[in-house]
Amino acid sequence: MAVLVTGGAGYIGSHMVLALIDAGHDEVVVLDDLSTGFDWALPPEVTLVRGDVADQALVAETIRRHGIDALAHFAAKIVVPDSVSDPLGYYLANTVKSRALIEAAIGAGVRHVIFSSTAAVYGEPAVVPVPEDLSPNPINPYGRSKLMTEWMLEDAARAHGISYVALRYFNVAGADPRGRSGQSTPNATHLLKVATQAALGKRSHLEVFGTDYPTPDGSCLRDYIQVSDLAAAHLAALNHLRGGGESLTLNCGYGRGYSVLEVIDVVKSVSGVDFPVTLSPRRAGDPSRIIAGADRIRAELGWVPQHDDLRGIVTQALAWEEALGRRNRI
Ligand SMILES: NC(=O)c1ccc[n+]([C@@H]2O[C@H](COP(=O)([O-])OP(=O)(O)OC[C@H]3O[C@@H](n4cnc5c(N)ncnc54)[C@H](O)[C@@H]3O)[C@@H](O)[C@H]2O)c1
Ligand SMILES: O=c1ccn([C@@H]2O[C@H](COP(=O)(O)OP(=O)(O)O[C@H]3O[C@H](CO)[C@@H](O)[C@H](O)[C@H]3O)[C@@H](O)[C@H]2O)c(=O)[nH]1
Repeated sequence: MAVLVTGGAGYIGSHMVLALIDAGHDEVVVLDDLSTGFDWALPPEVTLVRGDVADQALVAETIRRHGIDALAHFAAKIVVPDSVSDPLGYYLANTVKSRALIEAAIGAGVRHVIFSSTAAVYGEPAVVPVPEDLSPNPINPYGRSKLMTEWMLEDAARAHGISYVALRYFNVAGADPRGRSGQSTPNATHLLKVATQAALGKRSHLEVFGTDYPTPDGSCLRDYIQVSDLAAAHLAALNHLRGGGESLTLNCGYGRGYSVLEVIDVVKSVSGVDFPVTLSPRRAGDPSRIIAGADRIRAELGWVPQHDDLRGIVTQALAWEEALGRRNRI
């Protein structure tokens, strides 16, 4: 039995690939168009098929050739403010292409799907930490594009007798503790990436988008989950599905929020660099606070996080950013 990882050359997908290899899965196939991913992020034993997830002939051929029973679907466009300026591009990438992929995968015999969903499906939740059974109410096209794919998957699974786990990631951060992968996207917009780059002098400063939110210090609250912990959740989901477990929708977070200003303080403290910070207006599409209700995934999958420590996450992110610089990569 083999696993197909779409978007496996990207930030989170490459950590899933490492987790599969570390756990002894000997056949891992990645489907990636390398639009934001990197072939060098993959270990040599992994098969990379370069192409688009919506290429149904390629998907079917890949699944049949490698005897794939399980699909982990990471490939997507992921930047919330970009989804506000380019909604149709996001619906195409995250909804329309996912539909094509799911259809081809089921047709070619895939039995299990793990889907990269997002906390953005909750929008601006009335309660935090937010439980999975709160009605989703996304406030940006990115969250809507992902919610539609959750719904497609749910309906298709029921109709075609497959099982799935939709994992709603909160804010993913950090790097492989062994230094094999990390967030490598050039011009990345994620807070921790920008902050580590500012600390290392790769950016002149960091802008705080909004200090007038209804939060304790006025900046947005997010729940930062370490990327290898997240990959481990996927492995647990895979075992659950292959063991005959039912379809699930689960939050992936630690259940604790940090404000943008708190994150900046931790990066300054760990790096020892007091980089310049400017206060700017709110960014389009940002909810003020989003924190995971984190109990269900532990109960359903027995997932126990190993890296729930913001200083440790920042230390990993800084080490990866330095390594990228040494390799002249970014
Ligand atoms: N980074 C986060 O904080 C976060 C939070 C919630 C959910 N997610 C979800 O996790 C998933 C992975 O995100 P990431 O941060 O690793 O992003 P990423 O951009 O690093 O990875 C995406 C990968 O998918 C590939 N890809 C994109 N479109 C493709 C297509 N049409 N066909 C084939 N390959 C394609 C890219 O080349 C890249 O390797 C996404 O689905 C994203 O929505 C991320
Ligand atoms: O230079 C920066 C970058 C970010 N922020 C703020 O930091 C917070 C976090 O932003 P960012 O790191 O860009 O992540 P989100 O917009 O919260 O989105 C991430 O987290 C979501 C889940 O919560 C995922 O769905 C998305 O894919 C992923 O990009 C937000 O308040 C931003 O306004 C800044 O103030 N300055």
